[in-house]
Amino acid sequence: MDSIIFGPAAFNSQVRQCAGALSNVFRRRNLRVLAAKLGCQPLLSQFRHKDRIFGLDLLLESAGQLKQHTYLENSLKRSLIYGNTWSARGLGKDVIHTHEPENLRAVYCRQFNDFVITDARVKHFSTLLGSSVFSTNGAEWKHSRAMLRPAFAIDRAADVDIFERHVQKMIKLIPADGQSVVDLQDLFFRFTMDLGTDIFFGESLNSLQDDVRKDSDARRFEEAYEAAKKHCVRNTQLHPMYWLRSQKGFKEAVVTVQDFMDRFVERALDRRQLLKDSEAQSETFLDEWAKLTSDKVKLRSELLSVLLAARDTTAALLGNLFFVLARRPDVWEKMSSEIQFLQGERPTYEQLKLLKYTKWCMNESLRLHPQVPVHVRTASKDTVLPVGGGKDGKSPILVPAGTAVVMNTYCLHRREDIWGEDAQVFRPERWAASPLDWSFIPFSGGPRRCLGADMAISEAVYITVRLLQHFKEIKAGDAEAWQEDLAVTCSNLHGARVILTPADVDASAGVDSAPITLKGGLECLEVEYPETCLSA
Ligand code: HEM
Repeated sequence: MDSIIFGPAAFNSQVRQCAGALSNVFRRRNLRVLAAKLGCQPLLSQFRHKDRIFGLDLLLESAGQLKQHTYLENSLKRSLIYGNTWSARGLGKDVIHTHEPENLRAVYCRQFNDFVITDARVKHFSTLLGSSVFSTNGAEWKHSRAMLRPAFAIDRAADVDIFERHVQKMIKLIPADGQSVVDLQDLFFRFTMDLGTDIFFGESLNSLQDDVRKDSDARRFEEAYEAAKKHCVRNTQLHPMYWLRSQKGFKEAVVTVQDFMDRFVERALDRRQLLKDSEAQSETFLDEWAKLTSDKVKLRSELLSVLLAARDTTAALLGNLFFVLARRPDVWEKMSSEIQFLQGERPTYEQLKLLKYTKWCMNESLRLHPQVPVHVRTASKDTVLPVGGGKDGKSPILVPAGTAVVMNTYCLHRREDIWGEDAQVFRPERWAASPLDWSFIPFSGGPRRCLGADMAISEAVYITVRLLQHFKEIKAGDAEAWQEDLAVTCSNLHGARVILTPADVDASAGVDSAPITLKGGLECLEVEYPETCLSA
């Protein structure tokens, strides 16, 4: 017994404990010095925990809200109690919650190098995506971004032909009797999958044509992709306790997805030499990337990442917009009126940019229902955030290395002090005056800002125009309120169940269809989103 207390092992352990305690004392002292030097004040607004050490109460509460699809709604309520920046405990560590534009700007842009995406995201998304733009930090991420970017810079005017091909397939699936209910959100998810696969690797999955792809590999890929994605999301949300949930089928799903993608990568590599010899224009994103590397795993990883980033987000944007349109005939009418000059013809890429009111509607949808409503970053070194400290919350706050910063775009986009008393209302006209700054960040900002923002808006505007041209009226197909479904992206749990009346069918309960002239006419307004402050 004595030897256990006084032997060499016990001595070593006591030395280690003393060294640990001493280093903690030094660390706290250094942090105090840094805080004083940078004018930091304490973050006074703190979540009222029952479990003040581990913060399990808040974690369990949040997990319950995620399950009940009320997490965002409750985060808004919390923001009314705790303000725009507050702290909480999460598994024994401090977590900062903020929806202050200045703090978001610091994390995304001004102090970009002080923050990284979380270990949970890196670990769980890498299982499916490998090392890619979406699942890495630092030099690896920089390399991915540099490789992907040129493909996004190519003139995409010809994409409207591909948009049109898939829009036509989608319209065929919409009942034309002016009575049946159709879930447009489901069709938008299929549309963006077909369009994305067509544009990124040159072969559509044809998910809008079930008859064509019965028992096909494409269908097996899609099922495996959905299953694998779900595992990634749930594991990230539960991290580090993810092992509590069953991982059954995850590995098999990943193998199916990756095998399917490898075929396209191999084809692109075969085409590479042909494209080089003929100096022909690359047809797909993958062709463009294959010019830069022949690493098959890298190409597959980036391809999967872009598909993941592009597909659900754009589909959810469209689903949310049409959910609102079905309840707002006034907005539908104004949009219809704006596109009259096209006289039913399909718009060109340039004409899409003329649609000011339609773009305001996109913005308003992105504001109220952002597809990525919560972002988390971890401080990679001791740093500060510019606001949140002191009694008035206006002083900088200290953010020690390892602290998680939870940034809530949903709360930011609904702040009444920024958007006015009608912040919760869908009112496109507010965009005539609203500033495009760090108060509106549906595509994030800084060096990691969305690479596909322009493409997403063009695609969404195009399909909206074509639906407005084909249907003269839209009505809600159910009485549900919008409710969050938070996965990789946030969409409406109840979908967009609507009834559409074709332009050539007489609607029994029509709305007043007198054209409404927009104040200011149709002038070109290129809607821009907060740009990077560092070159990306
Ligand atoms: C409405 C549609 C879309 C929304 C709301 C959206 C939003 C976002 C957001 C918020 C991020 C940052 C995520 C983070 O920092 O963790 C992001 C990243 C990204 N998005 Fe999008 N996105 C959309 C469509 C697209 C499309 C169509 C593409 C591709 C064609 C795309 C490609 C990407 C890529 C590659 C990244 C990773 C950028 C990086 O980490 O450097 N997105 N997107």
